[in-house]
Amino acid sequence: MNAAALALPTSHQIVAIDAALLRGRDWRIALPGSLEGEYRQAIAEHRHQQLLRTGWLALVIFNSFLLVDLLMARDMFWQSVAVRLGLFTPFGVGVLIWAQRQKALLTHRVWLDVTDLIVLVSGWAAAACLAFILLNSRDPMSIYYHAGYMVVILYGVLVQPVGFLWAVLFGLGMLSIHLWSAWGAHLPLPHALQISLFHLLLSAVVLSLAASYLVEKARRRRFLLMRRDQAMTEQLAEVNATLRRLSQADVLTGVANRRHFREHLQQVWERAAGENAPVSVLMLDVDHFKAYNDHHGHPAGDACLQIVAAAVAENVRAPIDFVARYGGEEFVAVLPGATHEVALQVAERVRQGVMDKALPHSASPTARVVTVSVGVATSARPGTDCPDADRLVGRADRALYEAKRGTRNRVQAFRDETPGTQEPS
Ligand SMILES: Nc1nc2c(ncn2[C@@H]2O[C@H](COP(=O)(O)OP(=O)(O)OP(=O)(O)O)[C@@H](O)[C@H]2O)c(=O)[nH]1
Repeated sequence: MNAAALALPTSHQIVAIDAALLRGRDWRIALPGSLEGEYRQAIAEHRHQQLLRTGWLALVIFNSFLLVDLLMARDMFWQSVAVRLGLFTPFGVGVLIWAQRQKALLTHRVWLDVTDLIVLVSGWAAAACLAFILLNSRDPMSIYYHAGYMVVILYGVLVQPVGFLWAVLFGLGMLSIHLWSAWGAHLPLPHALQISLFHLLLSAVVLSLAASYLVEKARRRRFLLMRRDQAMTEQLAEVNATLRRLSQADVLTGVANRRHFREHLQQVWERAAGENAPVSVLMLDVDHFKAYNDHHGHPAGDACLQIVAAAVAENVRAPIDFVARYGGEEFVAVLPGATHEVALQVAERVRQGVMDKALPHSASPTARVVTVSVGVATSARPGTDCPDADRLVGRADRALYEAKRGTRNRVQAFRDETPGTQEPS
């Protein structure tokens, strides 16, 4: 067995993932190389689902603040109704319905950032509605209502799984909107309240960003571990397939080995018996091969066997027919569905194909080149005219024996009445 073919290939992917897992201990968030794109693609569907699920909830909560508007900015209540129900809600509903219908687009790798952009713009728009109320209200309670931005910060940074850098942008935008509405408010905020509110919102942004960062790091790590498992499984499947191929192949000639031939023939036989279809077997033997070895040397003998195997494989119907090395200088071919006449034609083609290779055989008493003798046996109705696959191989073998007894370099069909070739009962 070829040891090199058995060696585990070093998977670039696993190496890259291991490096990324190690690197995951530093503060950087982006994954190296193509892993970043793969990660974003992998979570695209989750992000899309999350946008829809929490988007509707956020819209309901946003409008529930009409109650707070009534309590803390009573003079702006009807404007609030207009802004919340007449402006933002149709916008939000439109965006959510569009996102629902555009799943394929929003989960396509080129458009992945659009989901983040939707969250960003919607969050800023919601905050702008509050800013409008706070800028214009003369209600003394409204100065405390600036803390309302907290809810939007929680939604945009924590509830939505937007990328960390988008979350940073979102948080900075929220602080800017707050500062704008605090400085421009009709009712000026007391200095102490201004500082306290800013401190409160800044702390909320920083802490929720820290949580967002940790969650995203953990999500990325989980993705890497999952990809690693996948890559390992794929690699294992590849190695298994290679092992299977190697265990089925003849090392010298590359055609199937005898064990694989047995398994394959049994399958073909059972299928043919079920379908009442014919099966033929060819048995081939290189003529005067001992003399060839003795004259040309064993390495030349090996090369000769490789050429003969190739000639056989070239002259049967790939991939329907099956060629195997039966042992030594003997080969066998299984021809599913081939009638006796077809099998004889194929056998003749194979015999001629070996001769056409024109391998000089100066030690042969029967030809100047390497030749083969071929025995052919067919079961027209497997299970009826021949009890089992082994018996069919035995018949092909006896036909080969008969070919060898003659002039060699010929095709011989199995004949039960041939003297000395009767089957054991
Ligand atoms: N080079 C080489 N020779 C092999 C291999 N396997 C079997 N042989 C040789 O094949 C020869 C088969 O010789 P025999 O069975 O006497 O048959 P033959 O000389 O071909 O004579 P006929 O079959 O009667 O034409 C033996 O000398 C084996 O050593 C192999 O893998 N490589």
